[in-house]
Amino acid sequence: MSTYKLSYFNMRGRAELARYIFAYAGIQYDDIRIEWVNWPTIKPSIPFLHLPVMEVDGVIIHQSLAISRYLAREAGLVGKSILEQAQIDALVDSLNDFTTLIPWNEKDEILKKKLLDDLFDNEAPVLLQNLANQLGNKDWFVGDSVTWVDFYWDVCFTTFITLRQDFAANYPNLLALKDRVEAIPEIAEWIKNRPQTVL
Ligand SMILES: CCC(=O)N1CCc2c(cnn2-c2cccc(F)c2)C1
Repeated sequence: MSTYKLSYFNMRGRAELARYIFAYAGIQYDDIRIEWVNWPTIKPSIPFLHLPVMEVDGVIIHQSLAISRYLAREAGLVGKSILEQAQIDALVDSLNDFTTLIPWNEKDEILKKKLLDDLFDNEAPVLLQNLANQLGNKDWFVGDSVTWVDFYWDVCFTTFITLRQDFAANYPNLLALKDRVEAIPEIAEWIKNRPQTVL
């Protein structure tokens, strides 16, 4: 049995997708949450200087999507063919592209609001319409069972709705997918018990 340690800050952020997969698969892991005050001391020891990192049997994996893809493969959440894997990866990358446009670290609150308004007024509708088109009237984005991109949609929605209160309000199939993911017993249990953080 492998041993897993997941290190990130005390927030959902880029580690939450991995946490969903751990919960769904019932895999025990050490959910290490680094205090910001300790980060400067720890940072030099972290490969590529960014969190999250996952240690599996002593091997350190960096990059949140590489971590999540590894766990999704372990958990049987990567679809049933290499074509489905590519479809999943493309949707994950599109969601991730949007997260990288968010000015997470902007200190000027007026500028941050302007940037966020522009993002959610202009970029978000393009992303949402394309996601809604891909989902259509199916239960899951890819194939006939849940995959890790469905989890990522819920992870992203949970944070984006804190930034724009009506996020995805005009896309009932995407809202239904969020509810479907959060109704999975293992995911529901994690959401109920996880540390409550803003992001
Ligand atoms: C150290 C903090 C950091 O790198 N941030 C960038 C990414 C991020 C932050 C908060 N949520 N979040 C994120 C990521 C991916 C999906 C998503 F929905 C949300 C803050």
